[in-house]
Amino acid sequence: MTTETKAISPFSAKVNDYKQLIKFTLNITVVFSTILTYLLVPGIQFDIKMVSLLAIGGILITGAANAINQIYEKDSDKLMKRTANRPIASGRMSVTEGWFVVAVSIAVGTFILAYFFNWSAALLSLFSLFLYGFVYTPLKKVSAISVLVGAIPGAMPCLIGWVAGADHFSAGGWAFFAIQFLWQFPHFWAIAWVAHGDYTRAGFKLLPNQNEPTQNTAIQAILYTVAMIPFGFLPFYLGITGQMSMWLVLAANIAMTIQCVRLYKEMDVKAARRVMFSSYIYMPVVFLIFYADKITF
Ligand code: HEM
Ligand SMILES: CC(C)=CCC/C(C)=C/CC/C(C)=C/COP(=O)(O)OP(=O)(O)O
Repeated sequence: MTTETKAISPFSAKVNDYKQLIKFTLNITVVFSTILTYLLVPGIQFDIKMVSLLAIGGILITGAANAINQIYEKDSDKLMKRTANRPIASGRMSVTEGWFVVAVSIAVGTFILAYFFNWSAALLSLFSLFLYGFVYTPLKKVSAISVLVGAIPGAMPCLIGWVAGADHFSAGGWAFFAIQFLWQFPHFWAIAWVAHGDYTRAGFKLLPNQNEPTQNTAIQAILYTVAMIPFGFLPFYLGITGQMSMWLVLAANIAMTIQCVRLYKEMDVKAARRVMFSSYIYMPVVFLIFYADKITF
């Protein structure tokens, strides 16, 4: 029996490279949190034009941030199975083309956010891009503190969405920022646990405790998931949502905590993978619960 390799056209190959350059799936989830926090602002109604503009602006700026990250990490990305096939690391795309994409995306993305929303949202996005591309990215090789630094631009999309809708910084935006900020620690440590071999090979220092997955890593993950619990109550107490979402989000937080406790007890890759997948599901589900409650209560 012969193994057939499906031929793909140069156009599809290019589209695939661009999808990888902007880290498409991660990008969409990040922008999803921006759109949902925008829609959670009291008084904001779903308007397809505004939501599409926010999505395009968000995808462009987040894409630029991810492209900067891949330009800087082209040599270390080559060393990890997970990232070796990225377009710049593999040599399919030049660094010049990468920077060109970054420049155009920043220009168009900033224009969209500033013109159709406000300068606060646009400047916050540029600040997040700077923190992610030029501070977190080089820090990854220096110290595990990088995860704390990376969690700031990681949570900023919530504040950007809120400010885009409300035109000012207020408690609601900070509440969603806090939830997403805390969520990233179990999310990322689970990934770093699963891909520990890859990360060590590439010289990244991303796990606490001498960069080895230990019971202390699991304890810290438990502490962050427990800390998320009170923040899940805030949207109700701030009058953004009804009470139903508060209980449902509490259930989601307990489910995440249980997975982290299992990681502490079992201390293996299988348990880390469960935390990783729970984190993938948690974020969209929790935002949809808050939004569904806002439009029905
Ligand atoms: C300190 C912050 C963060 C770090 C260090 C981090 C790290 C990572 C890494 C390394 C992966 C790749 C896993 C793999 O290849 O199997 C990943 C995947 C993912 N992350 Fe994060 N992340 C962070 C924040 C976020 C944020 C803010 C979101 C969304 C709101 C997010 C959503 C996702 C999703 C959906 C995936 C799976 C899809 C994919 O692999 O592209 N992450 N994360
Ligand atoms: C608005 C704006 C620009 C916000 C920034 C949004 C953003 C890109 C969030 C992701 C946060 C993060 C630290 C991801 C991990 O990257 P990594 O470098 O550890 O992942 P990798 O190993 O797959 O490259």
